[in-house]
Amino acid sequence: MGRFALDNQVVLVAGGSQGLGKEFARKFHQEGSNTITIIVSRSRSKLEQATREISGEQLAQELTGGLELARGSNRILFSPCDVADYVQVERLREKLDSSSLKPTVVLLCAGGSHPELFKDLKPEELELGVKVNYLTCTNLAHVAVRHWQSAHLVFFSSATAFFPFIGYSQYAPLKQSIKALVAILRQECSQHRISCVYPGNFDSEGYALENETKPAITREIEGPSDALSCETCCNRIVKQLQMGYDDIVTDFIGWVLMSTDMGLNKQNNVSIGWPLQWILGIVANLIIVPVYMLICKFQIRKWHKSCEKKTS
Ligand SMILES: NC(=O)C1=CN([C@@H]2O[C@H](COP(=O)(O)OP(=O)(O)OC[C@H]3O[C@@H](n4cnc5c(N)ncnc54)[C@H](OP(=O)(O)O)[C@@H]3O)[C@@H](O)[C@H]2O)C=CC1
Ligand SMILES: CCCCCCCCCCCCCCCC(=O)[C@@H](N)CO
Repeated sequence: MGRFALDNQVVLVAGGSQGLGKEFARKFHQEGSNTITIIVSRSRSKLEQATREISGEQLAQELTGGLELARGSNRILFSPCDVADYVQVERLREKLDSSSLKPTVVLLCAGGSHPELFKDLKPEELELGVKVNYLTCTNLAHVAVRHWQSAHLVFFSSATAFFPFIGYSQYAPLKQSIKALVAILRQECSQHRISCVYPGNFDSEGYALENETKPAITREIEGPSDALSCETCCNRIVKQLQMGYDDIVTDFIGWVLMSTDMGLNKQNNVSIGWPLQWILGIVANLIIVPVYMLICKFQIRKWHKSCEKKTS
């Protein structure tokens, strides 16, 4: 299972065309050695652009079947693939196979939210929430555990998996599902290292987009999670992975939220200061959480009232 390293890896980044996924690709490509990075997402143009930006080369190299790659230096390749479609993931796996590439690290970073009240969401947006946030994970994880023995899987959930709240109905339930999937895979697939990141806000393309529809109350509740830069967020995650942690948060409020949700999740996985989290969690669940939830309820009630006033 070994230590997390940027060197001598074959890294597959789902959702690597922008935001945090792209930041990870950059990190592996620029700081690793003898590492091959493959970024994957739906949009060819975004992938080409990201590959050119990271490699500094004029031409972006696509992963094709039967590719011959000389090892020794770092390479970055792209491959368009809708990871929510199993057939496309299988095709990606075949291309990797026929180029003799077996991923050693798989970053399941595809995802995104469209915050809005449940009643205002369109049916397509509901469906996209499930596909982009959950199906991408099950599909890629399934192919990985079947074909890439001992690959390190890194899932990207969200702090909303510990505390789902108003505005995130299209998103938080799927991020909670990732957490459940991770717990089960840790029991079933013991030859794989399985990490799960629960980020707070960070400033990506996706974050800018979600802020366009985010209700004021959602913004208010998530206030304690100031948006980090992608770079800071990525560095914090890499550091924790290197220290051997497998349940990872990116800010203090994320750490507090995780503490309220330790229970049956703590088996062989570890997080920073987990004994302290455990004790804090007990105290918080007894005293702080009920008070906070009461405050939260009033906050939400006030917001509903102010909306009613606006429409009448
Ligand atoms: N930003 C934030 O504040 C937070 C984000 N997160 C999570 O962290 C992860 C990264 O977030 P962030 O960098 O903001 O995301 P972005 O929205 O900026 O980027 C998402 C990436 O996923 C790709 N993607 C989306 N759907 C698919 C698909 N079906 N198949 C393949 N690729 C896909 C996109 O590319 P393309 O469009 O080309 O497919 C893009 O590269 C996500 O899982 C997100 O939910 C968690 C907590 C906070
Ligand atoms: C003990 C009780 C304390 C309670 C404090 C509550 C504070 C809540 C902060 C929640 C932060 C959630 C960030 C979500 C980011 C995300 O996933 C989106 N940006 C989607 O991309």
